[in-house]
Amino acid sequence: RIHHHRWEVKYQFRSPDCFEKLSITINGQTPGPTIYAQQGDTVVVELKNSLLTENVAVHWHGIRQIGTPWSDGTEGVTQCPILPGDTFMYKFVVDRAGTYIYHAHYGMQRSAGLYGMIIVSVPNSVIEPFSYDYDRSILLNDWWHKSTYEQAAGLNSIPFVWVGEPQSLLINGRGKFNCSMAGTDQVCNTTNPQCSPYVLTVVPGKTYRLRIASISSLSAFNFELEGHNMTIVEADGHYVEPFVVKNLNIYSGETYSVLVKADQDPSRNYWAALNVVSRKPATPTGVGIINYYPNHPKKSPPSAPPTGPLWNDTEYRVKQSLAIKARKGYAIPPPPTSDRVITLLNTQNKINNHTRWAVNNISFTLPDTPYLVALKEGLHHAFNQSPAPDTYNNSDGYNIYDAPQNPNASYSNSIYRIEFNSTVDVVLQNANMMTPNNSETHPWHLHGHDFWVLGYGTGRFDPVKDRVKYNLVDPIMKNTVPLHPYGWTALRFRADNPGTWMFHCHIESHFFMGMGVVFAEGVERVGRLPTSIMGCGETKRFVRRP
Ligand SMILES: O=C1O[C@H]([C@@H](O)CO)C(O)=C1O
Repeated sequence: RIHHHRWEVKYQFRSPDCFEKLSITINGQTPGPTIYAQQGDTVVVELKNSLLTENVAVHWHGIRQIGTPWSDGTEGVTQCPILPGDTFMYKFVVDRAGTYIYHAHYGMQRSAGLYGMIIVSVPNSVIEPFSYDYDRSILLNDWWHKSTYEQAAGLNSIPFVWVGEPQSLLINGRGKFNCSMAGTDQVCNTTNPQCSPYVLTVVPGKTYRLRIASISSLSAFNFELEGHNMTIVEADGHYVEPFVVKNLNIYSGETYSVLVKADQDPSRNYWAALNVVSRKPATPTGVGIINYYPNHPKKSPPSAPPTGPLWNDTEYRVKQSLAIKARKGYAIPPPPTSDRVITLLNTQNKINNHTRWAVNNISFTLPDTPYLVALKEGLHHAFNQSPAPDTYNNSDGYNIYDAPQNPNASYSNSIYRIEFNSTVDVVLQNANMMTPNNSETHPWHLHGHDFWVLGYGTGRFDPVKDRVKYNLVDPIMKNTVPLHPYGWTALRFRADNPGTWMFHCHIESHFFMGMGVVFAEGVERVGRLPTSIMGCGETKRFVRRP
């Protein structure tokens, strides 16, 4: 089956947290419409850019784009941006059931509201390994009142202006800002229906599959349904060996399915509570309502919303990460060994007094010519041809608990060329930032693949002692994984998808500040590129102009 969608992307005034802000909408909505499809279906999105003065590109997060690397929607990597007034056609197969996301992948547009969910159901002949009565989706986000332009300009300025903590946390695009804190020239109205809280109405005794996704720009979240346990059953489109949690830690770019039974006292309602973890919270708890039918959906729960675990309890979060394993009978064993190990040290650095993030001391910049076209057409001047480094300087002596020993990084758009069909291990290594005693959580997202999560640990990765502890039995496969403070995360993937693929921190400002790399594999096997992805940089000559 083919699902055809026509989307118009444009700026509109929206008040998701009661505070009016210029937001990017799809057909008038933010979050955008949910895409529903069945495994094996084709999704076509004809996207018209009506932003007037701004380019756009949309990434289909978690969809591997097998055979369609040009539809990955990553500006500078797989396509030129879509110009104002232009219509671009994304066409891809959703080849695996599960919960996915889509979002802008140009500048910092994601933070302006351009995102939504993709729900792929199993084929009719397949029965899932768990059952439930109803299926609901919940998209979590953090929200700022400053425009993304102001944010981006601040990040690029000397002195550096950080985006700061969000003003609100949104559950399915709804939050509540305290309007008494808004300026007199600002529009903020707590009775605006756009910011009435999200209500999940439940029938007592029934079981709900909640598909929970985080598209946050910065925050790591803890999500809790007051008084209700959740059983985690899916992560990033893969079945999880079920386990019960009181609350779910979820990082930007991750998706989960949890089963929740409406088994509490039905005479009242309960809170759905969204709290910031890993960074010191400065944003009120985001709340929604679990409404036990037939109570009034607006009946306020009699208790205070859950405040979540301690924000700096890293151990609690690492423990939950470690508990996520592939479901018995569904585990796809990883190749027992790898052909190449790439160790990526994550540091905050300075370049010419700009604050940047770097990976092995290289701060990523996007080329003007998309890598996919440059590699396929042999445009060697389009980007730095020297290979990006497989490890960092002094990798067996670097003190990850100190501020970077060499605070100066350099800009580069060099990439990793990966041998087609080889197996690659990536060891993400966290470290102290430029300020003492601080290391943040970075959710790393890989385009075009799922990887096996082989392990998490604390401190500097030890290739001898830590590698033997890898889980090669039942590792979960994911496309986004947290790198915990002062920790390491090891993953393995098969480079079996011809194309050029971003691997980056999913924190919007961190990616904007250079925290990412590109893997290229088997580009010579990629079919004929559509000219619709061309037109910028050195690809202008491939597009016939009238
Ligand atoms: O990149 C970042 O900058 C700030 C801080 O380090 C400087 O203001 C922060 O928390 C980041 O994640």
